[in-house]
Amino acid sequence: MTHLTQSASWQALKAMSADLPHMRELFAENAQRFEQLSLKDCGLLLDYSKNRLTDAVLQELLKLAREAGLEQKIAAMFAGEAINTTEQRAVLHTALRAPADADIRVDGVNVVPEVQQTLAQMEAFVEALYSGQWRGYTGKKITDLVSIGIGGSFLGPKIISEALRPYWNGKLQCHFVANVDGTAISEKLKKLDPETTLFLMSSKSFGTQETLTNTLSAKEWFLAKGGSQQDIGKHFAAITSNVAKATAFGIDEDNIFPMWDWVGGRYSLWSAIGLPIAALIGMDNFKALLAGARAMDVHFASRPLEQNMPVIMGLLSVWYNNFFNAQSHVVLTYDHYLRGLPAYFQQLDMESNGKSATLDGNSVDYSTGPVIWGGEGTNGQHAYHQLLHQGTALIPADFILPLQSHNPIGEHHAQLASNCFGQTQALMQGRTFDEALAELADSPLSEAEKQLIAKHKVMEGNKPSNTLLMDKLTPITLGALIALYEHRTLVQGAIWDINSFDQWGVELGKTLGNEVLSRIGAEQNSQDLDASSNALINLFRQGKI
Ligand SMILES: O=P(O)(O)OC[C@H]1O[C@H](O)[C@H](O)[C@@H](O)[C@@H]1O
Repeated sequence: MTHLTQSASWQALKAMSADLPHMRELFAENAQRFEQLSLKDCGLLLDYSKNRLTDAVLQELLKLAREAGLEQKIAAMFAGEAINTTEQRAVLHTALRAPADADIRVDGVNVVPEVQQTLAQMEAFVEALYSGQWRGYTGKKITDLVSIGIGGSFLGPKIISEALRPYWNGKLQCHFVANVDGTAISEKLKKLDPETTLFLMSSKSFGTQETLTNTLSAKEWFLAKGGSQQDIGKHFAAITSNVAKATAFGIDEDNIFPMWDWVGGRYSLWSAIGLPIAALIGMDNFKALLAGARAMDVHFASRPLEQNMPVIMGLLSVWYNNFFNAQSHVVLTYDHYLRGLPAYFQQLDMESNGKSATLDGNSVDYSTGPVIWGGEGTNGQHAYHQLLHQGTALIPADFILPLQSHNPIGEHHAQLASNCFGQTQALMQGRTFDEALAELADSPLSEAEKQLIAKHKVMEGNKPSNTLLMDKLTPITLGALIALYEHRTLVQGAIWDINSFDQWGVELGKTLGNEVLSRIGAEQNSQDLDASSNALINLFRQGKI
């Protein structure tokens, strides 16, 4: 057994989980439950009252966190210690949004001046594009950016810029290409003019196959459409920590924005990887996004654990995951602009906490990161919410809703909000057999039929949810929201004693993919792998089944 599962607080939580009142009762006996179990800061309100939580459980979860050294781990991250132990790296996305006069050291060097310098470089670049000081090879202004990147070098810029669509200033169009499927880039290029298009190659490592291949194809397209080798500098820029590889690829050194090994890909939207966001919403709004995240950093670093939003959300996730066998967690955004967030949180959380070795290399004997999924409300209510209400799996939910809409037409927003609140209520209270039967009182069914239908209408309820509110979706509130989930991820990882900042599983996929590629292009059929892999490779070589 690991230290974690042997600990007194783990055992106490296990016992408590088997003997908890229904949430209906918890609400009935305490009119102050919302006031007591909600937090407000950084432009966000977290209502966590609709959880299977009593004061005793909360105290025990906090004890578990303290025993796991959560407070020290939070401090270690902010201080730039190498908490990514398997790669010996600091984890400092927080430095990307730190105040300009902060002093955050990695190997004795303050990294903040370099961060600020890069922000200035981004600002100058965006301004040059806007003003037309930067022009394409025929002298025309750049109208379209194509961001080429994958994973963290794609999801953050794409989803966050979509979320901030009301703030687009219309000065540039931005397109995103991630997948190596040739269709992705071909479909984009069809609509673009090489004279007015600039490609932003986003790759921390400058070694990701998909991004390299797509950039190469973009370059070939540019050259085939009239651009020349000397014009590449006007149409290609890169964001990478590997300057040598980028220049070898043909990108001008002046057009390279730096990245650092202390920023993980899935935490990188705050760096120059966020250039597409900055280009769409302008630098002032990009800085507001950073400021929102910084506010959440301050909250996370300074609030006591019991008043700390990422801590509370992280502990609740541990509670359901480890003591109620909740294998997934659903994120439901009641805002059309936020519809991409579940996919963003999916990478953030699943790549971070999809681990099964403890920091000292032992196997965990408890479950770690849940499957993160979700979508846009109310759409999901007419689809998968059925399983949330009456399925056999327990799936804790986060509901996210801005109180004011960017498009306040008619009764739309009131209807959206009432659906959101109605869902959390239904999940919590459910419907008893007697209530279901009473609803059928006026129906023409026989008594036996009513009894049968009522059994199918029973909903156990007691399904947990958090509700996150903000006044309005702005760069500031969005920055705080994203940082909240980043820190929640660290909290879970700290309790589970895993490294939330490496991704060896993904790395293996990359290596094996390259090996298969060499077999596909080899002279001979593949023979020395397992029978299935050989057969699939050879069928592909043949081009037909
Ligand atoms: O930015 P790059 O080096 O091209 O990496 C892109 C992506 O590659 C991998 O799949 C990693 O697991 C991701 O975290 C990363 O964001």
